Amino acid sequence: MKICVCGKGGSGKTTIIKLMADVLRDRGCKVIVLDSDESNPALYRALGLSAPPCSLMESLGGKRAVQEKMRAAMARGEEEPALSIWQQDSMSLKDLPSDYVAENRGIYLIQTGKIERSMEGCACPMGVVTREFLKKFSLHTGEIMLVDMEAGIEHFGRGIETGVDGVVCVVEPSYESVLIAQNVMKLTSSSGASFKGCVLNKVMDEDQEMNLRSLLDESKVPVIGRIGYYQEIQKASLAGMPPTCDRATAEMVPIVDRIFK
Ligand SMILES: Nc1ncnc2c1ncn2[C@@H]1O[C@H](COP(=O)(O)OP(=O)(O)OP(=O)(O)O)[C@@H](O)[C@H]1O
Repeated sequence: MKICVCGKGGSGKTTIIKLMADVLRDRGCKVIVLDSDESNPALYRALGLSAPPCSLMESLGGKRAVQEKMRAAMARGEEEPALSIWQQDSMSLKDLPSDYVAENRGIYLIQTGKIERSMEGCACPMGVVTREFLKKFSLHTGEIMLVDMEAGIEHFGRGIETGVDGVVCVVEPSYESVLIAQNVMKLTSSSGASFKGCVLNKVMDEDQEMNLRSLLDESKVPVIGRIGYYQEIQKASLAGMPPTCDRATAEMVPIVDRIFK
């Protein structure tokens, strides 16, 4: 199953992916994380890995080469500038050169690419590469893919969700985060993917959880679990270390059960 994790900037997508990956790996799954957030530089650290030496974008000759292919496709009148970037109809983890994958104890990381220079242009090529990669990437038995999305909802405009089976939205205790969750649910159903529900994150106490749940309930946005606010996670983040917290991992177990049932 391929699941993408989205939500407001800073809501905790990276943290939730790390906690989810640990629970799945401990159940014997091979967890493949696709980092499609072009502006987040630290997912690999959160996973306790080194960054892979090459990104998918680099494997295609860089952003400019992909942009040129997209322009050529549009000039040919193709409505959807899908890139025939990878020759094979499908590919899997074992087909990727080792330079494109970082691994540690059953958790694998692949990166679409990052914004590296000022004025290098919009992030559309990254979105197209992510979408096409997800469509072509086949999972073998026991493999699960988690996709870390860029903040907000712009990726829906690039159709990235058409390549995944389900969408999870992380919601922190803020009204803006609730509004984004409402939009994510709406946009997911129009993409054909299944909306798995929201994970409440950084919840301080029961009152806050109830308020958040009732706001989401009003717009019929399902909640599949909650993770508390933990100092250990904050401290690890400041130190550039993986967010490890036993209580948060325990809270993630029933959430994983609901997503992957
Ligand atoms: N449950 C939690 N308890 C305490 N702090 C948390 C929790 N979840 C996330 N944080 C902190 O909130 C900040 C943002 O978290 P994170 O990087 O996971 O968010 P994100 O949604 O991936 O961000 P971005 O939008 O930049 O990709 C980090 O400092 C992280 O340590």
